[in-house]
Amino acid sequence: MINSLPSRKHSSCDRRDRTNAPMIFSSKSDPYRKSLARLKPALWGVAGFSAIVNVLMLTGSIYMMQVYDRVLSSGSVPTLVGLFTIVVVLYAFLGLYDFLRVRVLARAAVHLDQALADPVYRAWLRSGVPGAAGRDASAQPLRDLEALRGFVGASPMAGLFDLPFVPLFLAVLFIIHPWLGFLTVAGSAVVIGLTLLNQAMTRGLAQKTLHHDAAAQDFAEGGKRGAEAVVAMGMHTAITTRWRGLHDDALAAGQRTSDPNEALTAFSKAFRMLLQSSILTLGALLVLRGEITAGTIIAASLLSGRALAPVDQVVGQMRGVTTTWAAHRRLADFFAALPPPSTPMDLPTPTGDITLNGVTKFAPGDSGPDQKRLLSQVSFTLEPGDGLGVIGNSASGKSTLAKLLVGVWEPDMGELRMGGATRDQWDPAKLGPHIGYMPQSLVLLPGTIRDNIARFDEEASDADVMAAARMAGVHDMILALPEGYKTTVGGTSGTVQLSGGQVQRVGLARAVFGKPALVVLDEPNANLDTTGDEALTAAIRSLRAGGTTVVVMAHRPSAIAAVNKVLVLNNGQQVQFGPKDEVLGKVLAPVPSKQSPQQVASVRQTGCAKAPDPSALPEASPAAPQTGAIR
Ligand SMILES: Nc1ncnc2c1ncn2[C@@H]1O[C@H](COP(=O)(O)OP(=O)(O)OP(=O)(O)O)[C@@H](O)[C@H]1O
Repeated sequence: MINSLPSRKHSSCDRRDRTNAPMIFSSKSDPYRKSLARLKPALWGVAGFSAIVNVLMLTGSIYMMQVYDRVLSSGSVPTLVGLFTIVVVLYAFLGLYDFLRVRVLARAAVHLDQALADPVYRAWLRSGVPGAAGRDASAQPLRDLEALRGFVGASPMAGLFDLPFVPLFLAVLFIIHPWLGFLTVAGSAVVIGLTLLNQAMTRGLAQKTLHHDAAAQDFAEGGKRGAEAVVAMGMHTAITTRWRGLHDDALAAGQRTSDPNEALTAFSKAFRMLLQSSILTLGALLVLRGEITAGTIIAASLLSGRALAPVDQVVGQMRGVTTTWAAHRRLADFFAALPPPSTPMDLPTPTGDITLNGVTKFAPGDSGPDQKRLLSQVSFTLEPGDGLGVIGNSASGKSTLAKLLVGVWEPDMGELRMGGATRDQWDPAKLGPHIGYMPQSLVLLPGTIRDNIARFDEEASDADVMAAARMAGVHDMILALPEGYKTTVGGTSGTVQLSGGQVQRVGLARAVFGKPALVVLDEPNANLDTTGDEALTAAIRSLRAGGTTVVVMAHRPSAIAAVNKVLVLNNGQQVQFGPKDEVLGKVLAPVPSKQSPQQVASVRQTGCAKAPDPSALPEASPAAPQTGAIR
């Protein structure tokens, strides 16, 4: 017990939601800014290489002028050979420095990813929690990091580094002849203007396309997840028709976006070719007027091409540039809003005493005065070793309570303490091993059965894994599998397809692994047979005997056979809480005419009941069952 810890007071009006309340900390210290700052030396290196590469790119033009004006007029082969030798050496260096800058950029992209991948992946994982605030937004950082890494490590980034050297080529053109400089500047202005026009015309359309794409993708994935029902009930045609509609909308939106884009791209491509020819024409005119030499025409054409190339490249990749910039802004905001790295006290191992005081949870994403309350003013206390059965009709808030108890959700009002401390006083990584959770929709992760039971802890001992499996009564079943504990399950790589009941029992083993202080089981026996039920009851008894607090959300009465307390929920409200006999007595007492004394006695002993007629239950028991349950 750590009751002596100073408690953080929350008034009942103190609505707090960790995921909704970004805490900004010094922008200079957030990991994103730090990682960008660490890239600076590499980027300076790339800028240096780019300077060398761009100067060396003058080679072709100068060589042309020399060949036309010096070699052709003198007819000197040794001069040609000498010049060519110099050109070979210069191009070799150009290739080397170009390779070096691309390589540095590729490494920088990988380092950026390595530095940021962990928090970004955690945010992505968290986006899988139902009702997580900003669920879609949370999935975004992973995509944004991919976009940023792809951009930094690819050629458009090198194009950006070439941009500052465009004036170098223009300056040389102006030196050769101002008209050539002006023509190239005017051409570049038209290319840039066309790009901006393209951007302005397609911005809104691009957003709509993304939206339609996401809807089609979402439906396609949902259909795949529900494939069994689709196949069994012959829903292929209806599902395909619905998907086809969404897909066609996405295609049409994509087409509307790309139409102006394609027209402008084609036009600007033709325009750039025209510009090259215009330079040659202007050059020829200037030669005829005796203002430049013939060799200069080719050199000027090469130079204007060189001046336009980075503009072309950046302009051609404008969508990528703007997308990456938006990704950068979102990542900067995401990391700035991360809670500062906390240094929680190294609290002693938590015990299973749980206190809820006025705990209220609103529907995630709801706001305003009509916020839906999933759970309202729930208060109770559990001692280590207590077993609590939570019963109530569908949608009464049982799973919501489970999520709050294990920390998947945070209460919006009231407080929840474990071992005397509120959850925010714990380091989540240290608290996690002391909590066992079996969610209602249980999914085993891709890996071996051992990995799943050991929660992917590579240092877990075989003895602990087997102890958990034995407690869940699943050890023999696992040994009977082709590769025993090493059998791979989950995902698409699993070699064995476990039955629903087997999955549930492996999930139970995972929940009890390491004998946590608190174990929360949400509908743990939904798929269990009698043997599984018995194993579950034995596991709950054994956990409680070892001081673990066990909370079981139950529809089927056998799940709460081994508990000593019962909480009845109805429509998010706490209806009853207390010793099992007392609560079940209150819920079941006023039915003498419909239920025999033997039935009531049986319920009190085992928690298992034949359903009383709901119509016979008192109004004070709104959670009364409709079928086959205890309430
Ligand atoms: N992610 C969510 N966002 C918004 N509302 C939710 C969310 N999850 C659950 N709810 C709502 O919360 C209420 C309680 O749901 P909950 O799953 O806690 O009930 P339950 O008692 O466990 O039901 P069941 O016995 O059918 O599993 C329901 O009205 C449900 O629609």
